[in-house]
Amino acid sequence: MIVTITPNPSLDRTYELPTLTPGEVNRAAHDRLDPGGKGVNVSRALTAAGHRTTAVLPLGGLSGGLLSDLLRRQGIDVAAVTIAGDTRINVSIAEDGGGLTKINAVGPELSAAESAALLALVRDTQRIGRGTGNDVDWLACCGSLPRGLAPEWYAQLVAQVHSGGARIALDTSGPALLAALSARPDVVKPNREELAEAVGRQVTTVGDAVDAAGELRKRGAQQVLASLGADGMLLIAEEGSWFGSAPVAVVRSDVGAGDASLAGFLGAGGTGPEALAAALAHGAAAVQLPGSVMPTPADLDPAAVVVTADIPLERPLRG
Ligand SMILES: O=P(O)(O)OC[C@@]1(O)O[C@H](CO)[C@@H](O)[C@@H]1O
Repeated sequence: MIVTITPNPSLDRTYELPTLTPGEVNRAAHDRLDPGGKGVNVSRALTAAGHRTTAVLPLGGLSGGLLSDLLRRQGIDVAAVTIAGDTRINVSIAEDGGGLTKINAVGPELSAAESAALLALVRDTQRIGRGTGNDVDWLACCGSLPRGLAPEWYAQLVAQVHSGGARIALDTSGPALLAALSARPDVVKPNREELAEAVGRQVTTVGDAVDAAGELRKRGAQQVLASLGADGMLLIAEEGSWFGSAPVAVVRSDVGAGDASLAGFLGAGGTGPEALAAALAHGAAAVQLPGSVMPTPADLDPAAVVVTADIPLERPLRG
């Protein structure tokens, strides 16, 4: 089974409207509330695809209670540390035609005891599964670190999870990503901006992304699954390198699309071109759904996915 950990989860409130007019009262045509946070979304997508998963997370306040209820209603197994602070609420404003404005709250500050309790809960979840048919194959740790957790927190987690015998997928950015690389995560999943930030130079072509991913591998990442938005995804690993794309006619909301991709990748084994194709199919399906709704197998169109080892290095990236 696949365990996810989201140290800074959220309730995601989405407002859909034709056009956002800043500085005025805008009235939404539709609104929705989804459980959020990157690891939470990975668990939602895995559950939608019929995989066993547990979402480990800190929860606090009324918002934390609501997040827990929403997850249980969606049939997601939750293992939570109760914290003193309030779980954050993030807001997305989705305009017709694909424009998206997102405001992510900073979230609660975790105490040293709460931070240690979270690491202990991951260890227990991994230990309890062992030998019961629920062995943890992968642990996906995703999203920003809340205040109170040092940038090295993910590095500590990678070492702990490896010593318990599971593989680890890491989707984070900035100092937390850089600090975790030397602990040799099995896969990291940066987007184009995160790749550029990590290597300290611009990424304007597919070839630039390949070079940046190669640098992350040199610094310790075993595989790099890089999402390049509408241009596709790259998988750079010891066994080989592949590029893939999955064209989408109309983007409705790309919130959580990267999380859906990671779920597709891990659900398909977490290595090789078939897993990359599954990641692309999940990401393409997710952007066509409202808010951060995660795709079910019926939403996927695997025939639209193209994966090749012949990487178009010179191709410029859009946007
Ligand atoms: O602030 P972070 O942790 O970087 O990102 C949080 C978040 O934007 O990521 C998910 C989409 O990937 C949303 O559910 C959530 O609101």
